[in-house]
This record gives sequence, structure tokens and C-alpha cells, in this order.
Amino acid sequence: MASGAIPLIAMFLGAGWWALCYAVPLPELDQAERFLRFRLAFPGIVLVAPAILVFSLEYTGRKNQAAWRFIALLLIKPAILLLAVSWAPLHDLLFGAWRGRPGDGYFKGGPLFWAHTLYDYMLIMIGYGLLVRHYLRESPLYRRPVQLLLIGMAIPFVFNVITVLHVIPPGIDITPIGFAICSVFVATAVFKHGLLVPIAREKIIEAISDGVLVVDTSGCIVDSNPAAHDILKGDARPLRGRHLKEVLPQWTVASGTCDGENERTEVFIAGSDKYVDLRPISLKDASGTLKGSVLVLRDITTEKNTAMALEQANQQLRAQLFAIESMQKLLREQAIKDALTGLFNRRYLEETLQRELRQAERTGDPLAIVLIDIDYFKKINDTHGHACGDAVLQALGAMLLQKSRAGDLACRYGGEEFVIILIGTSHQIALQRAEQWRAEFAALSCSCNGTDISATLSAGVAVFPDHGREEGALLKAADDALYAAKAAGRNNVKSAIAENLAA
Ligand SMILES: Nc1nc2c(ncn2[C@@H]2O[C@H](COP(=O)(O)OP(=O)(O)OP(=O)(O)O)[C@@H](O)[C@H]2O)c(=O)[nH]1
Repeated sequence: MASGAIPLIAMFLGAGWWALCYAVPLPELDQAERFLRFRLAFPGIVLVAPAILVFSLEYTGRKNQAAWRFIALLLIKPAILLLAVSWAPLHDLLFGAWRGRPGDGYFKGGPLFWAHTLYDYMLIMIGYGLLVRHYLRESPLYRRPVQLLLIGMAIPFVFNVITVLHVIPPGIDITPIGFAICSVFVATAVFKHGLLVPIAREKIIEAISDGVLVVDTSGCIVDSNPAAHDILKGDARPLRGRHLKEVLPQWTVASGTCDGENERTEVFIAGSDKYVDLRPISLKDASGTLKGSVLVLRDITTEKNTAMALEQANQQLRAQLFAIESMQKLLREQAIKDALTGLFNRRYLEETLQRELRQAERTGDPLAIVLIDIDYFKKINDTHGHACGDAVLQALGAMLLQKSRAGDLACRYGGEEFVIILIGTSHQIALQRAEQWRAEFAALSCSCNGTDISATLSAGVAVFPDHGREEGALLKAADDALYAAKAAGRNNVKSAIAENLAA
């Protein structure tokens, strides 16, 4: 059974019994019958005030205070009163003297009656005070049923005061009428506004680990649960009454405008060092008018920290992978490149030439090779030193790289010899390009130790398939042509064909 339901039933049972005892019109009763009715009403009368207090305690979330021991204490006074009602020697103490004519009068009320009345008023005032306090603290959205309760319960109280103080003619008790009106208010609170549902919801909201903030349309916080305080605990001040902009400045969506299925946002609460998943839910009344919003704050710090640690580990792995790949690339390049000139090395040349010759055989495209040798290179070394010889080799390598086209493969064959594979290049074009390189290198001046060094080169050109179908034969033909170029005085380009023709 929901909190507050049993004492509420007890209150109406008491009030109902009270009303029943007054149901018979008074003027038709003689004094003895009237006294009997009065006494019979007491079991109902004494039940009402304790029931109101227990209901107020339970309804305002103090069920633990309304324990059976406390209820037993509350029932001591009704027990004493019922003893006084049923035991004739105590009647004077309770009812006092009879006033008026024997058939038409009323009891003045003895000291016990007034003590009982004041005691019950005190219980009712405490219960009422708890309800007023609850009303003031309650979110405006849940205030309506409490409001109905407060109005409803005030009516029989006021009616009883009017009766007891004889504001109306003595002998008439209008309190039961007050309870009848009260029942209408309580029924409306129960059936229309779900009197007990908000209590259940409040319990859930109090207990859940997600923070809940209720915000009005102006962005002012009207309610919050303990979890919200915990999540936002960087600030010890109460949340209620403060503006959302002050409490959650990180959240930029204007609270009053959040509507429908609003977007979730992730915010960091610096004060409590927490990451929060913030989900706004709009609150609308039956006509669809926006009344405010509920913000649900879910603490996602653990998930977030795990995700960040994973991301960090991923980044480190990516960096390590990149370093490994760079190293592999470097190793691959070192394996196929000549360190001094940056051109491909002899090993790569041999592998590639073989592969490209097979390809040329399949496609029928031409393939030319140019074998280059620097003239009198020993003399350069001897005159300017080995380092300057290296600089000249680097200058030639750089020039060949710069003049390379797509399909050219410039390689250092060894010492001061270079081979350029010209894929898909005809004999004629290969001769022209070798001639260009010769002329450009001859015009080049390489600066070393403050001295400008000039050198020339000789080149031999051979073409697949005219001068050889295999790698060795083609290189041999190019070497022969180079030999011829050297023999012709150096700084010269000779073709294997031209050489053969000459021969
Ligand atoms: N600086 C330097 N010299 C090298 C390198 N590799 C080979 N040499 C030198 O290149 C020279 C080649 O000399 P030779 O084969 O006699 O030919 P050459 O002096 O160029 O004469 P011709 O080719 O007939 O014009 C040798 O002195 C080698 O020591 C190198 O990596 N750096």
C-alpha cells in the first residue's frame, strides 16, 4: 500500500463514524439519547487527529518517524478518552455540566474534554505544518495535490473550532460536514492529480544515481535530487533557486528553449572533476505549453576516463606504428639506394632491368639504357681530394635525378659509373637525352673547398632488342659504346648501333 494511504483511510473512517453518530436529527432526541450519541461518536473523534499526523508524516517522506511505537504512543490519549467515555465516574471530567433545558441543551465540556481538544489541535497543527513545509519545498509541478490537501484538511478543522467555541448555536456539531467537503478535495487530489504518485516518483528520484534538476522556463532551478548535489558538489550551496547558467555555465543551451527530444551533451564539471552526460527533457502541460525542463545528469567519468586511456594508448600505438613504418621505409630505401648520390644502387638496377626487359618483351615497347662514366675522375680525386671527388659524383647524381622523367630509373652502377634505364624510350630519343646530359654536365661547375671543379662525362647508349635481349648483353653493348666514346676523346656520346655501323 502506498505511503499515507492507511492513515488517510483511518482518518475518513473516524470522520465517517463521527458523521454517522450525528446523522439522526437532534431535536427528536431526548437528553439521554443525545448523550449516548455523543459518547458513541468519540471512537471516531479520537481517531481523526492521530490519523492526520501519521498521514502527514508518511506523505512528507517521514515514514520511519511514523513507526508502530510512535503510533502506539499516539493511541494512548484516545484510549484514556474512550475509558472516560465508557466509565460513568469520569463523565463529569470529560463532558462537564449540562446546560439548557433537559430536552434541549448541551454539555459544557469538562477539563478532560478541553485537554483532549487542545491536544488534538496540536497534533493537527503539527501535521498541517509538515504539509505546508512540504508544499513550499515541493517542485511547482507537484504542488497542486498538496494544495488540495491543505485546503481540504483546513475545512473540518475550522468547522470544529467554530463548533467548539459555540460560534454557532451550541449543540450543533458541523465538523462532519467539514469532513464531507474535505473528502471532495482529497478525492480530487487522489484521482485527478495522483496524490501518491508524486511521492513514489520522488522516492525514485531521491534514490537514483543520476542527477535530476527541474528547471522552470526562465532557467531557474526549482528542484534537484541528492545525486545532482553529489555530481555538482564542487559548489556546496543549495541548488534550488539558483540559475542554471550559474550552476552549469558549460551547458550553453538556454534551458527554457529546450524542447522535444533534445540533444545530449557531454560537459565537464570542474568542481567535482566529473564528466557528465547531460540530457534535457522538456516538460509540457496538457495543452502543450512548455513549463520547464528536467535535466538528467549521468556521471560518465569512469567510461570517459577508460575511453581517454584507450585513446591515449591508441595514439601511442599509432606513433609507434608510424615510427616502425618510417624505419621500414628507410631500411627499404637503404637497401635499394646509393647512400652518396641518392640514386638506386646496382642491386636494384639488376633486379629492375631484368624485370623491365621481360615487360618490354611482352609489350614490344622499346627500352634503352645509357651507361655514363665521368672522364678523368682519378685526376679529380688526385688533384682536389677524395671528398671533392664525392662532391662531383653527388653533383652528377643530382643532375640526373633532376632531369629524370616518368619511366626513367637512374642508378649508380659503381665507382664513377652510372646507368639510366629509359623505359619505353626509343633509340633516337635515348641518344638525344644522353647528349643533353653530357652537355649539361660539361657546363656544370661544382664548388669544393673554395675551388670550382668542372668535369665531363662519356656515355654509351644501347637499346632492347637491337643490341641485346638479355641484361648482360645489353650492358655489354652499352659498355662497348662507352669505350668507344672514351676512345673518341671523351666528353662524348656513342650508340651501340652507331658503333656497330662504324665497325
Ligand atoms: N671520390 C671517389 N672516388 C671514387 C669512388 N669510387 C671510385 N673512385 C675512384 O674513381 C677512379 C676511377 O679511375 P679510373 O677507372 O682510372 O678512370 P678515370 O680516371 O675516370 O679515367 P677514364 O674513365 O678513363 O676517363 C679511381 O681513382 C677510384 O678510386 C668514390 O666513391 N668516390
